[in-house]
Amino acid sequence: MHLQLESVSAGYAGADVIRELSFELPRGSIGCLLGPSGSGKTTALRAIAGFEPVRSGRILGDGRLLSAPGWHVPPEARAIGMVFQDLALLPHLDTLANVAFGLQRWPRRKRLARALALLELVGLRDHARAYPHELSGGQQQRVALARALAPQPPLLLLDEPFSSLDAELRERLGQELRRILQQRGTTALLVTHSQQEAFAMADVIGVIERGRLRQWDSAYTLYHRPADRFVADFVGEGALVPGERDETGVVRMELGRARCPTPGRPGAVQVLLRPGDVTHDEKSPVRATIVHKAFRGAETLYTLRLGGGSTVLALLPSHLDFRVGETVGIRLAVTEVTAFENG
Ligand SMILES: Nc1ncnc2c1ncn2[C@@H]1O[C@H](COP(=O)(O)OP(=O)(O)OP(=O)(O)O)[C@@H](O)[C@H]1O
Repeated sequence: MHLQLESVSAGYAGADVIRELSFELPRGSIGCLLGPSGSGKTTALRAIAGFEPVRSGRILGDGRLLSAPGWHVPPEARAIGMVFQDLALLPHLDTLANVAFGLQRWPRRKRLARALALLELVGLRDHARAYPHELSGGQQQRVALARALAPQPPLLLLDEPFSSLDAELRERLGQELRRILQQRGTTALLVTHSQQEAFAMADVIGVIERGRLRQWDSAYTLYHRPADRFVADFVGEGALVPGERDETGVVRMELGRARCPTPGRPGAVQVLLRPGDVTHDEKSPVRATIVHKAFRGAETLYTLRLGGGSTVLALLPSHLDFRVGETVGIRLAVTEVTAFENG
């Protein structure tokens, strides 16, 4: 389904919880809403699913009007599949029957074969006869996912679908789900707190803050070219350092010069440097003192203080193993940076 939101506002009794939300998700693509707790992500999904009316704007699926003020297609008539955190499994049905539940109109043999195939996919074929109360939280989430996928909905909405899973299973299931969705050309919109999950799953990510969409872009663009300081801060680690932009778009910093691809006025700026933008180089004239280190396995994240007082982060191979207090040579590893105007 090609999903379109046009300036949608929705909320509960008092104030709007989502405000003028606009984005478009082409058929077969996977989108993700990322934002702090309470920013309105679940409310956005509920409005798309048809559980909340919209107060202004329009929601369209394949060009068909689903929601507008005074217009509301009921949830069951929207052909949208859902995996919601609070959408409980049917307690009196076993796992297999739960997954087959949405396939009532299918012939019995086909229905069971499909439910079993989906249980296989989520790694629960051995639990086909177990009841929901006999499953762990993570297993229940996997059953809910299989149940939502079974009828092959043209649009699938997923609210924190992997929150009860451990990191390894989360990654495996995420990759598997992405493959299935792409194979079938299913459009999906996912809500998550986890940036890693968003990066791994989504073609396009929307960052929401207090009900407003700050940016709707690819993971790369969000991370390296955030539209504002909120997105820069929310998506990934980094540091802002002072710089001076000239009229040609070149920015000078204590660490060196780089080009700023987005247009902006000349003058004092704050430059965003991600941990991968700074590298170790003993030949570099720029020296910095290590004030903190965090071992991450293959890499170590160093916090370094420059002579001028600003602080940067650098993600370096962990075998280098510098000591806190040590002074090392560093340089920019990139030729282009994102800068924000002061103020
Ligand atoms: N049924 C409801 N009635 C009244 N207010 C609600 C209701 N559901 C949510 N809210 C309020 O709307 C705001 C947004 O909630 P929502 O669940 O959409 O945020 P979220 O971004 O999904 O948060 P989280 O990541 O914590 O799940 C919150 O301030 C919440 O208190």
